[in-house]
Amino acid sequence: MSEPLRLGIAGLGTVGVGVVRIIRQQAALLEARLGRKITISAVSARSKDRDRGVSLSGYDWENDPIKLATRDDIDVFVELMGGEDGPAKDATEAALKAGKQVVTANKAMLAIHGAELAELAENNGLVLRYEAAVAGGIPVIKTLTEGLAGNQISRVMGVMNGSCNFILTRMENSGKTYEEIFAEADGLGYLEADPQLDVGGIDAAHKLALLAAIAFGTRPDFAGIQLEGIERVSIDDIRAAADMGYKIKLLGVAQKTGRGLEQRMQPCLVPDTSPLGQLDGGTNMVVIEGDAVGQIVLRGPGAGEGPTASAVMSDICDIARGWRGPVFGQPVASLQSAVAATSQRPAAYYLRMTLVDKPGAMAKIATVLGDAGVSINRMRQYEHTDTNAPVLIVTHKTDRASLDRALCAMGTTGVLAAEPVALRIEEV
Ligand SMILES: NC(=O)C1=CN([C@@H]2O[C@H](COP(=O)(O)OP(=O)(O)OC[C@H]3O[C@@H](n4cnc5c(N)ncnc54)[C@H](O)[C@@H]3O)[C@@H](O)[C@H]2O)C=CC1
Ligand SMILES: N[C@@H](CC=O)C(=O)O
Ligand code: NA
Repeated sequence: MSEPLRLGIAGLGTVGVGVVRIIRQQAALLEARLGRKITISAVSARSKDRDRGVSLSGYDWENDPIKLATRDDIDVFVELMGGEDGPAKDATEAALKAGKQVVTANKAMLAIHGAELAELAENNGLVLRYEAAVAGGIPVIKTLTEGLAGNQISRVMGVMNGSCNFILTRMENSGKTYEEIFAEADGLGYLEADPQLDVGGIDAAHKLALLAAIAFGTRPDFAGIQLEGIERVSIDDIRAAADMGYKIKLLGVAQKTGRGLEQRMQPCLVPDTSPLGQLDGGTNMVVIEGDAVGQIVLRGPGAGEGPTASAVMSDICDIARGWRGPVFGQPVASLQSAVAATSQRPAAYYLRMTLVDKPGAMAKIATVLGDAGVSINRMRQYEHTDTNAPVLIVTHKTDRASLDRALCAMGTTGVLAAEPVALRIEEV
């Protein structure tokens, strides 16, 4: 039997408590599988006395996570505090400098500082693991770095923020507004302490930056992501999209184009019969396309105590077994700097317009679309009693620049009663 693997855990919130619980409850199973014990030497959190519903007996307490990270009696520093900078980053750096392996669930820290932390780890012959950071319990980092290591990846996309997917599906099912369902999600404790991280798409974009780095061999480039949250998705659009056979999702897409790396996190339409279209509630889904494997779809819980702790444990188990791979699937020194590129791929678009109901209004809209080279695929005008006519158009595939020209020209027609809404329809 090998020596025990000794952990120092910083952060005893939802995820930290889950990890402690698994280590205590599954000690025999883990020892049988790994051929060695997993032990906890010390823990750290803001409050020592809080009742967390799990015993911490037998573990030393450290108020300072940096002290914890550098203790002689730990082999692995497990960072579960969160935050892009501050104690999480300081303690992670201190651990790596002190020769400790690191496991973290912190997507914010890695999306911004991942490359420099990976350099520190790899230059010291250490690993930095983060399965929990992307899509929680779904083993997507392992899938990309190991399971698909022989594939040229063409596209990675997915729904990676459960709170946004909950809000969008609940709006559709209840017919309530964004503001009403946001308040409901907040009341249920589904949103981050700073809800903007969820609804602004930032949390999901952190995750996309990490997946894109692995898939395309580039340094994580959060700043290069074209980012739009769900705050402007209206119940009118959710209803209209449903009527045309689509769902609106906060969808992350990363793919290589001739000009660089395209990374988008924005509300998109997907067919309601597709796996992404059928993803309801707080569940996550990641779709990966590789040249050899084709398309694979991973679906599962992206958050919560059990799923997230399950992912952290997978990293700890790998380290216990002696796994020593590079942080982003290839040595960090060989990663290219990402060149941010906008989408080169033509797409169909959904347009929702409110037209002044007068003769020739529709003809003017059709003319500006035609003049910009945008072709109409489907069109629907609803019966109405007031002076404005609600109109939906689904275009044939077009490039965004042509669509923007058409939208700009529409503004000068004098037949728009409100700003038109244009959303990309993603091919899935
Ligand atoms: N909760 C979830 O479902 C998921 C969380 N994550 C990530 O896991 C990490 C932890 O998240 P949660 O457990 O939800 O957070 P939490 O807010 O429930 O717990 C954070 C813990 O860190 C401790 N902490 C914070 N600052 C500290 C400091 N300066 N010194 C010592 N302790 C400090 C707090 O006292 C608390 O025990 C974050 O990076 C988060 O983004 C990732 C996937 C899902
Ligand atoms: N806020 C996140 C939780 C974990 O990453 C989400 O809603 O998915
Ligand atoms: Na994961």
